[in-house]
Amino acid sequence: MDSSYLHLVLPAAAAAVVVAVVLLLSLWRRCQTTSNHRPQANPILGNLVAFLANGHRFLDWSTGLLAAAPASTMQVHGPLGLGYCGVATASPDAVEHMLRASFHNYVDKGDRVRDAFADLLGDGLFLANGRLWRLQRKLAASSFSPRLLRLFAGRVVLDQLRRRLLLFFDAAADARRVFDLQDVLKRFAFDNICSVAFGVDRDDSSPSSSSPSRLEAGGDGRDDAFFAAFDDAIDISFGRILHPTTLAWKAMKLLDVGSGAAAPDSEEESDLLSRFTAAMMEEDGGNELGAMFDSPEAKRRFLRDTVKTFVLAGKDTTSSALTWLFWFLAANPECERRVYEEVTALRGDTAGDERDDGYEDLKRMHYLHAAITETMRLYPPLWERDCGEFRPERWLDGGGGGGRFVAVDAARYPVFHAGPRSCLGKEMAYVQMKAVAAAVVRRFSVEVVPAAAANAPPSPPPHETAVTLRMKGGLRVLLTRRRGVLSHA
Ligand code: HEM
Repeated sequence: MDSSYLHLVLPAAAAAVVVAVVLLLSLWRRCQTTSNHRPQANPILGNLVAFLANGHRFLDWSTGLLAAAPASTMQVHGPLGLGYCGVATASPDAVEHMLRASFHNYVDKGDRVRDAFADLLGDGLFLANGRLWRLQRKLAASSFSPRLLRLFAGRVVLDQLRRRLLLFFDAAADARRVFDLQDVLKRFAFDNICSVAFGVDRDDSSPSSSSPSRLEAGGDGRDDAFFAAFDDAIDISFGRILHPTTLAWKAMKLLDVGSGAAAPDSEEESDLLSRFTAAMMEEDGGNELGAMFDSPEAKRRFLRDTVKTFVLAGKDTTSSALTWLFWFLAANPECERRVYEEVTALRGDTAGDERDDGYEDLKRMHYLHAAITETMRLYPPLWERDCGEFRPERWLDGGGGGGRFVAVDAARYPVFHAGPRSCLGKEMAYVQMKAVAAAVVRRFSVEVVPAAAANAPPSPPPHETAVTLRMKGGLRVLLTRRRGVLSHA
């Protein structure tokens, strides 16, 4: 190498070494002096290495870290400060502070979440901040009144149970056919949300749609295409949040690959959305919210965001929770027996039609309410004594036999979030989950047929690291009609 070149390179290399050492030292000092707990944080790579090693078991891993952290709270860092930098907590005091007491400081969805989900959810309720959020929240809240909840229970859930879900379950039981319960429940929940949020009865939307087989993959190509597109879009958006740095997925977005790929659109999606859009444009054009969008195209885009927001809210949330519930009931026959006794005490033990006033019965099902609540406590796990155990009785007053359900403060059970930004659909979700669980348990015993021996009860099956905690690979079940129960058809 010629000496003039060395003359240039050596000082530059020395300067680079000095800069690197100073950077290292300052990062190291930051790590040492911070008063917050940082799990296994490397001064340069942050939590990246541990995250990559544990990404496949994210929930268990993060739960273990939080359990070990002082005050159940820790800082999380991406590499070189480029990636995620935030606080994770399982402390009710911290949750209370962030979601209620000092809500105004935390109400806005941060850039990291907004950037990741903007392609999919745009200006919809989940991502909106400030006045746009307040106006939407107010408008949407009016759809969740107690009167509409009662209508939802009777006209939507019980009606669609009778016309679709129970017919499908009957046919599967008669044929002794194993099917994926999670997938069927997802399709049922989607039909429910289309009825309640968009006024669309999917039975009327295509000639094949009233067949019970539509509730299974391959039953209706339009549904399959829509779910594939929507689920891809969610996974891509969520994948962006998990990226150690936003730079990485933004670069991938430029190249249209991996989590950077554009969220896909499908014709089926636009059919559904355009109907809702057209209706909304006629009715809502002049109100305060409408005035925030200055062109017909902007209004149309916003209404599409709204529909996608509600599909996201309704499709996988309740179906994932119900899937875990059925797994827990199969793994805990005594709990299943108690649900069965409670439901049949209220509705009799032979399968007649679900009654139209079923809403009142659902409210009286305290043990079932506790079992669903306990399922969602464990996935994700929230702190309690014996927190790893499935014990619905912990939610009942008197600790067990025949007690009433007693809710705890949302800061201790933030499954539906807490404070002004809490879930609008909580009551609706319980109505739907209880109606489905009661109808199924009353008629059928549910046997889990694990794809792998390792997933047979009592070992919990693996879950996906996704927006909602879906069971990985679904839940294969075989239904057997209970003695004395007639076919629903
Ligand atoms: C098991 C079922 C469900 C669970 C566990 C659940 C949980 C949650 C959580 C944790 C949030 C806060 C999200 C965030 O801000 O980051 C939320 C928000 C929301 N949920 Fe749910 N949800 C469920 C079902 C539903 C259903 C069925 C609907 C509607 C039909 C719904 C509508 C909403 C809406 C509109 C928001 C946004 C509230 C806002 O930002 O002001 N949810 N939900």
